[in-house]
Amino acid sequence: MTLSSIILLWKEEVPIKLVLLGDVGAGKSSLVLRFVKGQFVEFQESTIGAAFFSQTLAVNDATVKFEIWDTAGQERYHSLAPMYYRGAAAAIIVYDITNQEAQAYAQEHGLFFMETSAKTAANVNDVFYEIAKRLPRVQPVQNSAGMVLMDRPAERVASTSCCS
Ligand SMILES: Nc1nc2c(ncn2[C@@H]2O[C@H](COP(=O)(O)OP(=O)(O)OP(=O)(O)O)[C@@H](O)[C@H]2O)c(=O)[nH]1
Repeated sequence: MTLSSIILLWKEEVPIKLVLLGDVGAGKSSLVLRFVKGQFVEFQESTIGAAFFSQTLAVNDATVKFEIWDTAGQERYHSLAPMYYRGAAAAIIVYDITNQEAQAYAQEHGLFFMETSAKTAANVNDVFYEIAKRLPRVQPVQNSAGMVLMDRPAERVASTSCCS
């Protein structure tokens, strides 16, 4: 066995906690199932409590590991939501596309907006990719020329005076 055959390239996975929030039946589970398993079902069961999924994605030079919490939209589970969005790097607010006001709301609040379809898979991978790209930990390393040291103003040498 040659040395080169036993050298393994090890790349660190960047974990990203992401939460899906939105009304009951908005399509949260369908979006994540399309992303993670490539599946879509017409009659998706309503989520009870929350469900966890993970999926990796290559972004820039990094491998991002999404740790996804799919929350339940039913009113009775609303009090649980903070448990899932606490410490999350990003949240996807899922809404029914027939709700025309959502894009204007996103623009008004400076939020990233993208239309997706779990049914046709349109923009599903893209939305996760775009989120990962925007996170500081996944930004490409800047080609910096090094650290610039600022000159400090010369400290005045204390003069000793004596003997008036
Ligand atoms: N046409 C179409 N239907 C969708 C899409 N996404 C979800 N649906 C349908 O909408 C219904 C509800 O979707 P879910 O993914 O269960 O919604 P949810 O937000 O997870 O619902 P809760 O778990 O109850 O909060 C399902 O029957 C899906 O088939 C989509 O992109 N296009």
